[in-house]
Amino acid sequence: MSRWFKAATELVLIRNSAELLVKLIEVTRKELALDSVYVLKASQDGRFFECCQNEKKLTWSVFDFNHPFSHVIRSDSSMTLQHSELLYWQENSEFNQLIGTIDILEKVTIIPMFAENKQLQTILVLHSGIDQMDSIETHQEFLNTLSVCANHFQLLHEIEMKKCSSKQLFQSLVEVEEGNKKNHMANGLANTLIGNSDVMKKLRQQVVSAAASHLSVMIQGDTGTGKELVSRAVHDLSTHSKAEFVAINCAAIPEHLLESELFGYIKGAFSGADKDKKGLLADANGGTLFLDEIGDMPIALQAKLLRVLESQKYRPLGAEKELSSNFRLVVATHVNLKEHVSNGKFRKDLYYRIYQYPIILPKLSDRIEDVELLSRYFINNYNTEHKYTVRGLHHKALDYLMSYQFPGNVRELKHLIEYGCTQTEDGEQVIFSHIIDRLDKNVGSEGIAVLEIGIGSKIISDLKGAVKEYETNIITSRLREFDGDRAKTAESLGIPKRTLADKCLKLEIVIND
Ligand SMILES: Nc1ncnc2c1ncn2[C@@H]1O[C@H](COP(=O)(O)OP(=O)(O)OP(=O)(O)O)[C@@H](O)[C@H]1O
Repeated sequence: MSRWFKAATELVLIRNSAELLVKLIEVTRKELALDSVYVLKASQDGRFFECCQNEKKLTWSVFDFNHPFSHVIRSDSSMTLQHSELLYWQENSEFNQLIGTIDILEKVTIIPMFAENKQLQTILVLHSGIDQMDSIETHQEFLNTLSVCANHFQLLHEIEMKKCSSKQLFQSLVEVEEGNKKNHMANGLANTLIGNSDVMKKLRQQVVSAAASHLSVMIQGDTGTGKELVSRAVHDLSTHSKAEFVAINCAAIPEHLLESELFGYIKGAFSGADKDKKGLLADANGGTLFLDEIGDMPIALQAKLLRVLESQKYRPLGAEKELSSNFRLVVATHVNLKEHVSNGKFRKDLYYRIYQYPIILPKLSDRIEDVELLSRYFINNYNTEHKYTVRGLHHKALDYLMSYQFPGNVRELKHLIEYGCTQTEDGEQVIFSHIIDRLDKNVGSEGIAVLEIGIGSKIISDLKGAVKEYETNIITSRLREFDGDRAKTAESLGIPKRTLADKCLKLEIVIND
């Protein structure tokens, strides 16, 4: 069997296009005793030829005629370059980098390797002394082997491209499915994390992606903006959801009790410890530990928490043996923890350990368009809980709420709506006068006037009606303040009892004495 025939047989047994080219380089170099052999491969889009044999990848555009390869491609035939031509083409820096320094007695031959279908996927570049390179272009056995190799490369390349596109297709399907799953989860969250504003939509996406990650989540937001609600959602959507969600408010527990609550203790650990007590770290094993108001955690305890987070190990008070707990940490704060770090109230190392997936909750005033949906949600909840049928919120009351500057507090809105529901007859709507009464209590008596006139005036289009409503509100609220005592109400408003009675009749105010 001839050497070249044997080489061709070996080449066609290879099942990977990259390995095939490596083998071709090796065989050619050995059989022709050449200094260097390079293979240039067409890029996927066919606009470039590239060679990865040097330290860095070298590329040549097929449309650029400042290198010899484009000429070879255009002419469909081999090209041999002698010393003077090589000097000329070395102006092309990539070509220069490929060939390196050249001697006067050296030659370079460039052979396009066409497959049978005339496709050109590879170019062979041979570089050596003129003696070795002599008559290479007419070496029939070698050229036959190249042709076999070009066909085989074409076949392998096509198979690989098909595999690659089915892999890409599969990958995109997986991505689409994951995206759909995430969207589906975020949409599901819309039933509990209420709001259709852009910030709320973004928030729900963040919750879904935070839940899918295994990072510690830090929720920042004003009080009553839904920090606990969000932390629960992170737990419910995470892989920890089958285990416990354990919440503790670090600000609500006295410093000396917080450690024993978290770590637990054994009988006799301190006076009053008359039996072993499991801590919350143990309860949270496999689940989620939610530390609300983490900024209020004493600094000594912060160091202990950090150790638990890093080693998953902790020691209950008075115990000799360490226990372990593997939980997902979610923390919340309404203060700027970074500032606490700067003024030494919070450990920097712990801060960076827990600041892995920050979620910032918007103030209600930044998503005022959500007030309607939230109000409807709270009324529905009230109806379900109290088996009542409040018919919703009167549009004037809603307008008022939307123009009233809430201090960023959903809880306040919830309580206000619930109060409004308690003041409403079954089957009726919550009206303005039901809720204004509650708002009045949050400001001083002079403030009432400022609030009602200042903010209410923005939405007044019927002055007579507004004055009537204004008067109704004042009288209703005052009557409630005095438990329906008309004499006291009239006196406090500086009007005769008879005038009050007339007004109540005219304004249809019914409050029982
Ligand atoms: N987007 C929301 N959709 C529905 N209800 C909400 C939303 N945000 C907050 N709430 C409700 O508002 C109340 C306060 O929420 P939550 O306790 O989660 O707030 P918080 O930020 O943790 O408050 P705090 O800082 O006082 O601990 C809860 O009754 C909660 O259900």
